[in-house]
Amino acid sequence: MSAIVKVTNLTKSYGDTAAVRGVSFELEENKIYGLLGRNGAGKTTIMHMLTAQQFASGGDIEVFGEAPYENESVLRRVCFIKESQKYPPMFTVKDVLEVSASLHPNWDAAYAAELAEAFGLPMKRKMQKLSRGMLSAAGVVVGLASRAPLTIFDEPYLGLDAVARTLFYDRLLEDYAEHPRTVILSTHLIDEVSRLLEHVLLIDQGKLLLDRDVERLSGMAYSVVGAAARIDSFVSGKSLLTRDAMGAIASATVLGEASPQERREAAERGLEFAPVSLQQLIVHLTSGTKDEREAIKL
Ligand SMILES: Nc1ncnc2c1ncn2[C@@H]1O[C@H](COP(=O)(O)OP(=O)(O)OP(=O)(O)O)[C@@H](O)[C@H]1O
Repeated sequence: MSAIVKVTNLTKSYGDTAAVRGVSFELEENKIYGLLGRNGAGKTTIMHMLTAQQFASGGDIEVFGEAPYENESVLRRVCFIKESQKYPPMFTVKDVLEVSASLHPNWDAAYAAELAEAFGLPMKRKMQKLSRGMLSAAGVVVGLASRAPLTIFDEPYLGLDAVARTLFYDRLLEDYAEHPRTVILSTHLIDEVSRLLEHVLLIDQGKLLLDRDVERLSGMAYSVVGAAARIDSFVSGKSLLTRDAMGAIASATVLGEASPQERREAAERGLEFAPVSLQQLIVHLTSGTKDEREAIKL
């Protein structure tokens, strides 16, 4: 597998705000990435630098082996869909699709028309007159039909109803199977997209906290539920992410994988194991105080 994006020690400051702090990662060809993190973590800033819409304060970015800034041959292979996209006032949906066709060499006009129909987009309507969900749908159609080798969706779902979001996820998976490319999905709806993601990049306070294939995440943490006193003695000395109690029953989420012996011990105490979903894992890793988060050793 070859890397199509290499980011090394990337930093970005806005005045006193260090938005991105020494981030390094590589993106492989033909993989779906989740770029996750809390509000203000630095995700959009990273996507803007990858797509040459902002300069880095430090570090290096290579996209398809070259620096992306003012680099037409790189940027033609990139499609960046963001919620705040502005369109010229007179543009209709049809105009947007036509301009997008001219920007993206892999554009599939028949597929774009089919998607526009599926999302109920009125082709002749001005972008300014679209509802919020329709605007999001237009972005999704452009992102999918571009078939750009690097396609980036920054919170593409805002305004989309649950049916339209499911349509987006299904179409993305279907089309990706036939036309593999590298996709970055930045989203807060982690449970919804977890079936799509192959790899997770978790940004926390401007730093890269986690860079891991999804299949290697399932063993990262587990939850145990049972009598509070027994839970406390079971988790003593373990790396605890959270502990919650309701009356005499407590649940705890522990970082790491439970050994067979630990599982036996838990069973002897009447404790039950529960898997930790990707969303729960991300929430556990990025909630808590700054010191607590920095104390987590992955
Ligand atoms: N143009 C700007 N000027 C000053 N500060 C900025 C600017 N853009 C972003 N920031 C700050 O940089 C930090 C990272 O912001 P960024 O938009 O990258 O976060 P994010 O992870 O995309 O958040 P969200 O999930 O809320 O969209 C925040 O503290 C934000 O306030």
